[in-house]
Amino acid sequence: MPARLEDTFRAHPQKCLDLNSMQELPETHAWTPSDNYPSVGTGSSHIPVVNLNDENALELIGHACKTWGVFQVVNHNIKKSLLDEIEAATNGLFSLPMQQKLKAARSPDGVSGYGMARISSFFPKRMWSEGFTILGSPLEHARQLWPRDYKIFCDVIKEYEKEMNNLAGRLMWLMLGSLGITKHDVKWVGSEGNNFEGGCSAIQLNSYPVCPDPDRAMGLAAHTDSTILTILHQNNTSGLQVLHEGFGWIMVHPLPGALVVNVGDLMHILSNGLYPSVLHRAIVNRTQHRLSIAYLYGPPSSVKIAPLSKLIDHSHPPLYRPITWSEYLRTKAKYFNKSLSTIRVWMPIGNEFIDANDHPNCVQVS
Ligand SMILES: O=C(O)CCC(=O)C(=O)O
Ligand SMILES: [Fe+2]
Repeated sequence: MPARLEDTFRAHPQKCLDLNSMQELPETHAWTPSDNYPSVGTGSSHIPVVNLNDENALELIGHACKTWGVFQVVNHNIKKSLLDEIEAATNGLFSLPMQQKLKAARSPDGVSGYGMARISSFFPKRMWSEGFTILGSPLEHARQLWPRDYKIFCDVIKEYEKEMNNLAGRLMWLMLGSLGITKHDVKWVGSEGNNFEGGCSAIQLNSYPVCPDPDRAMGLAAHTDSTILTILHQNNTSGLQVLHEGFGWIMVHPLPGALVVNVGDLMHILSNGLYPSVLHRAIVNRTQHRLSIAYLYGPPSSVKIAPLSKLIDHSHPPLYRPITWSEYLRTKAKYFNKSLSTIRVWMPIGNEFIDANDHPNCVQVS
């Protein structure tokens, strides 16, 4: 039996401070440059914006994925009313009293529910954020949060999930299509060709309360997503930053109606390293409460993900070994931002490739 995704994440102790009422930054939440990996200055440059109705959308997406690993999409066909509703539902959830939110706390061995960022255990300091993860039905937790009105939340989540699943499938094929990959080249897609049969996804709601000392705080520390791709809706408050080579951290400012799309680790593997899984983080501010809703899109958890054979030839050997999503999540829970290097097979050095086991930057897994 394939491992359930629930079994593959690590849980963290629920020691939730109520950040919404803090007048000062506690030492537990005060980051120094050395805690903040990688700590480089901010630069200014513009993240590509792709209009999905543009006849050149495929090429534009390919270029954005290759050079940035992230872009914003407009004309994506997700109704503004649905984006408003999910934002209102998210705001409603995080505005509940802490005691109420803790009724839906993520259990020690679970994934779903309320709690601090799951990546917290990899960092010495706490993050200035709260999260709520939805994997599967949110019904049980919603009932604990709103004993009478839980259905409103569940209905919005259901609709959002449906719409995001369609959009994510479409974006995945555009990303793969821009590499010359067609539905016939990918063995594990469903019979309908558009989405997977039994594909997995999760929704991550994030809240970043106003912060008394934002320069020393970190909303969500630098990480890559373990997904094929992630679609992010942010409220009208800036905070998401991506690391762009040669520029440093670049802010992905919210654009009205636009959604942020980023390449995840699994797309990086499928593309045989052509599309970078972008390192990103969220910073906080002194005056505006920031919310974000991430749709985390992945394949069926037991399918082997490997560099696509069409992208492999004598001069382009497979950079990664095949791995299922479940297995990758377990690797991520152990090695975090070094996970990709643990499954490296070949390492490009100039125009040559060397066995990854012989390279000092690769984590050796025995
Ligand atoms: O809040 C953001 O902008 C980033 C959220 C994020 O990276 C995540 O949930 O994985
Ligand atoms: Fe992320």
